[in-house]
Amino acid sequence: ISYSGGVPRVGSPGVLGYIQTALKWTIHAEDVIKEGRQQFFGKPFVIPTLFNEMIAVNEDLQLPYTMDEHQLRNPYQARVLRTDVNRAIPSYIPEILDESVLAMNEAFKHSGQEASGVPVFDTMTFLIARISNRVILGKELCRNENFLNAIVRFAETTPLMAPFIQWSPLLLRPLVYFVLSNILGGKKQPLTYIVPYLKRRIKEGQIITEKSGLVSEYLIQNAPADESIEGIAVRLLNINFGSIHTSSIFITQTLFEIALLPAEDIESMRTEVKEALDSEGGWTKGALDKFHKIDSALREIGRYYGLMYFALPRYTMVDCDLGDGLYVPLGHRVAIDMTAIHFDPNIYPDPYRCDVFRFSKLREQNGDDSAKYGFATVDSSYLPFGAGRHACAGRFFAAMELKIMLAHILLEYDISYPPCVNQRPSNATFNGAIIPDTKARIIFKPRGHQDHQS
Ligand code: HEM
Repeated sequence: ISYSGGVPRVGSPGVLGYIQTALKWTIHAEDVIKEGRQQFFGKPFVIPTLFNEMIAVNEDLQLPYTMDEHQLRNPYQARVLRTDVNRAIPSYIPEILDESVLAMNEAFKHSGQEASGVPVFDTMTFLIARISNRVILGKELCRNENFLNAIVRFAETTPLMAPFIQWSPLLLRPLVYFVLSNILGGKKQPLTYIVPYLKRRIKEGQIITEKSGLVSEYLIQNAPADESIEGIAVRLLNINFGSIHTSSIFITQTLFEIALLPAEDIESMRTEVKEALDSEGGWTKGALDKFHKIDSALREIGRYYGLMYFALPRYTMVDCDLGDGLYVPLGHRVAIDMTAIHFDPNIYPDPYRCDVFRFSKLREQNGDDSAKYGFATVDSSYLPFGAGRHACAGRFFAAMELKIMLAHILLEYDISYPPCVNQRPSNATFNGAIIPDTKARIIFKPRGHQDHQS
């Protein structure tokens, strides 16, 4: 069972073996990867799949249908995130904090009194959609519940529709998208909010926004001359798609871990936040940079749980000679076994322990205050944000937002699992993706004081 180029396939031979391993991959990806590692001793191997992997590469998402064709030719939204938006991050901090305070007040209003708590994943998904859009599209849309429902539904259903479109003959694909999006919800609904909003904002070539420097404003300013308002709106959908589930999975997994920490560890995180805010005079970029423990927790969640069991799906653009008699022919998909790196004891001692303070302790031990151990730092041993030229364009934005949300939660709420729960909720896996328990609940009990809010 080897493919062109001689790269062997994991699992039993034959068609039945293929189907059996592909099914196993769909629900127990980790086992298939372990089997491959044992069978081939660290050499490359092929994983059979029923669907294509669900990571946000253009083809897997069937972008021409689920979003639109034109942004494939010039994906300038990624460039805008890497330049203007990254530079504007310090200016987003007050808005992200303000929206976090308001949105969490509403979301956790009754959580303290109810022994059952709130469903973490769904709550975090809506919070992320609202809080991010405060600086992507502005206050008006981020507080519009119908818009938030539409954008979350879009983010949820796009990866579900894509495989069905991909399996259909080329001619039928528009029809398949039309039918599925009418049932599940596609781009149409969120666009009915974004397009009129942008039209109102762009008057005679001038952009009028409630606050200068919104992500949408940078997208308008940087648009090529022939870009339509609808085109810009779809790029904003793309940015929302890229940010909503990634960030909500990360914050959910982090809360699952933090809720298990002993009281003194929680207190040490709070103290660090308070000291950073005091020494930096409030919620500034400088203060956020000093939240080493929260930052460490996020980085450890990325190492331990990540989003996928593998990283960096890429297509070979030329035949690649692997130097040992194997080669990967042009046009084949390759991916790096991320878990083999993230659980390598030579890189991460005691790798099977999820230690939320792993990286803050390293900072302390090595007296190194640089970004080396920072959540958003990408290197060859840390791959949750991908790597190289296409590494996540929004990771500094995500780090800023998640740190503010977690610091606010720590300062203002006591978090705990409902009394009947005595262990961390387990993850589900689907097609190589790692998904936190979507039903798990946590109680957010207000701590009853409001310091550090200005
Ligand atoms: C914890 C949160 C996030 C995680 C774990 C994450 C993860 C990733 C990964 C794995 C990639 C593919 C990288 C590669 O192929 O090398 C990616 C790409 C991308 N992400 Fe994120 N992401 C997050 C948040 C965000 C946010 C908040 C935004 C937007 C504001 C965003 C926008 C993008 C864009 C535009 C790309 C495509 C970059 C390109 O192709 O050049 N992401 N992200």
